[in-house]
Amino acid sequence: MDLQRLDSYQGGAGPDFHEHVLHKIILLGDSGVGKTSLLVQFDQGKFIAGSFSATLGIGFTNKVVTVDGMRVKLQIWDTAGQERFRSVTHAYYRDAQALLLLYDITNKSSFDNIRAWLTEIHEYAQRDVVIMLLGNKADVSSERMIRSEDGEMLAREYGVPFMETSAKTGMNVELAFLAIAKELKYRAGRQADEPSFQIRDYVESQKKRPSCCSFL
Ligand SMILES: Nc1nc2c(ncn2[C@@H]2O[C@H](COP(=O)(O)OP(=O)(O)OP(=O)(O)O)[C@@H](O)[C@H]2O)c(=O)[nH]1
Repeated sequence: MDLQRLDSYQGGAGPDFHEHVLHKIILLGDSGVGKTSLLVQFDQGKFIAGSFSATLGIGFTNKVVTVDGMRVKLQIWDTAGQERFRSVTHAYYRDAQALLLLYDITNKSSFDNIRAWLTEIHEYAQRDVVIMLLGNKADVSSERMIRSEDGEMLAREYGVPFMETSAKTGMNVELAFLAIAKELKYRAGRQADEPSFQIRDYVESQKKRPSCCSFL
């Protein structure tokens, strides 16, 4: 999908609006893991099977979400997973505050390539960038190649939060973006009376698990 849109702002600035802060989030992962579909599900609440051609280059969607009663502005960049666009997308890593790194639970090589993605991230992104690992297509249980536990283990090894998502059913999609927004809001300016926020604990307490097949 060729994205260059600014059409998702919902409402204008209010007194509780973090208007000076724009949090930049980048979606990464192999071609076909569902980055565009995940973003469209989050932005528009819909999934259209097989509807997107491979993303060419990079593009963004702006979205305002409400976190703890405060509106937070997100700029979500969808990148092409194809190798030939890699050098283009590297240039965007540097000023990202968060990266959502996806694999496809039905595609083993997309999971095996996560380590290579993390190496690239460490090379090109800021040291304190928030990273979240997502195992997408959790609705396709019959073709599952990667156990949920394997995703958990890899995430634990790298100290990042993890959940399985489905851009098709919407499972955990909003949670993934809201957990990131919460963390970024917290980092941007913690209020005096605000308790500290631990994104991994938050994700563990909130995430839904697919109803079957985690024993595979
Ligand atoms: N069943 C199912 N299919 C999905 C899901 N997410 C994406 N798909 C399908 O997987 C295919 C690839 O999805 P895209 O969203 O285009 O993947 P992408 O990661 O953006 O791909 P690139 O743009 O090439 O990097 C499409 O046919 C989608 O309909 C999901 O959660 N469940």
